[in-house]
Amino acid sequence: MAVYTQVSAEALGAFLARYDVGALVSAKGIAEGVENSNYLVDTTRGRFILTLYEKRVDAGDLPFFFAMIDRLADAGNPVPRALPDRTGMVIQTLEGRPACLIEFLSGVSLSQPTPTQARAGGAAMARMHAALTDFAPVRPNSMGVGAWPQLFEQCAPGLDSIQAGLRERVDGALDRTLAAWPHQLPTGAIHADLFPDNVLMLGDEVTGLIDFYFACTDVRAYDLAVMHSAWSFDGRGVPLDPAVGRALLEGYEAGFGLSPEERAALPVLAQGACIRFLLTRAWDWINTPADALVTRKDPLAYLRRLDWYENNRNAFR
Ligand SMILES: Nc1ncnc2c1ncn2[C@@H]1O[C@H](COP(=O)(O)OP(=O)(O)OP(=O)(O)O)[C@@H](O)[C@H]1O
Ligand SMILES: N[C@@H](CCO)C(=O)O
Repeated sequence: MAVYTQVSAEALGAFLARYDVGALVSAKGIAEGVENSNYLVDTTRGRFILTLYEKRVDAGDLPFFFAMIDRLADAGNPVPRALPDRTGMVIQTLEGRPACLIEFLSGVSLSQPTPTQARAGGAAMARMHAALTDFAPVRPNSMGVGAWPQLFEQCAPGLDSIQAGLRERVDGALDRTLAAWPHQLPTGAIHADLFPDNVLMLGDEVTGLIDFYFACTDVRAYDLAVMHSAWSFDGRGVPLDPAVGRALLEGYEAGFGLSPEERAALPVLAQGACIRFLLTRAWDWINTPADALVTRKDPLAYLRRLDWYENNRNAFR
C-alpha cells in the first residue's frame, strides 16, 4: 500500500481549513500506487484526493505538472486540477512533505482492457498530445534514455539476485537500445507513465487521466510505446489478445496521427520503455524490504515484455 507518510487528523483538519472545501468528514489511505502517499478525503462539500509527494517527485517540478494539467483541463481533457487554497497557493507542506489537494475524478482503472477500451485509451492519449502541441514549458525526462545507463549502474549489483543472468541480459539490451535510439523524432510534453492504473474508465469511456508526476518533454511516440508496453500484457507480462495493442495504436493514430518514422521506431521505443520500467522496478525491489507496506512491482514482468518486443519486431506494422 502506498501510504508512506501518516497524516494526523489534527494536521489534516488544519490543512483543509486553508481551503474553501468544507469540514473534514473522513480520510482513508489509498492502497494503490507505489510512488506517493494518497488519501481519499471526504468533506462536507465533496470528495478530494490528498497527495503527499515522496521519493521520486521533486517539489520543484510540481509547477510544470500542474501547468500541463491546467492546459489539458482547459482543452476538455478529463484530468484532475490541483486546488488553490484561499490565498491562491497550490503547493503546501503537510507532515513535512510537499502536498496538494486534488480534484477527485470518478472511474476505475482496468487490469485487463478490452480492444474497445484500449482504442478509447489510445484516443485519450491522442487528445492529450493534441492539446499540448504548443505547450511551452519544458521538463527534461529524468527517467528518459539519457538516465538509463546510470540507473543500470545503480541497479547492476543487485540484478542477479532477482534472477540469475539478469545483469548481462539488461546490459546487452541497453547497449542495443541506446545504439538504435531515434533521437530525431518529434518531441512534446508527454505523460510518460500512462499505465492502465493511471487511466480511469467507466465502461468504455475514459473518465480520468491521472498521475502526471513523470510528465516531461520527450519523444512523443515514446509515450505511445510506454502505453503499449503497459496495456498489451497482463500484470505478469504475458501478452494479451494482440487486438488490444492494435486497437490502442488505431485509437491514437485516428486522433493524432503517427508518421511512418514514428511507427518504424516503435519497436525500439517499446524496448526502451521495458528497460526503464524493469530498472525502476528492480531498484525498488532491491531497496524495499519484502515486508514493507508498499506492494513492490515485479521487474521480471518487464523482462518478459522486453523478450516479447525483441522477438516480435513486426508487432507494430
Ligand atoms: N484525481 C483522482 N481521482 C480519483 N482517484 C484518484 C485520483 N488520483 C489518484 N487516485 C487514486 O489513487 C490511486 C493512486 O494514485 P497514483 O496512481 O497517482 O499514485 P502513485 O503512487 O503516484 O502511483 P504509481 O505507482 O502509478 O506511480 C489511483 O490508482 C486512484 O485509485
Ligand atoms: N507505472 C510504473 C510505476 C511508476 O514508475 C510501474 O508500473 O512500474
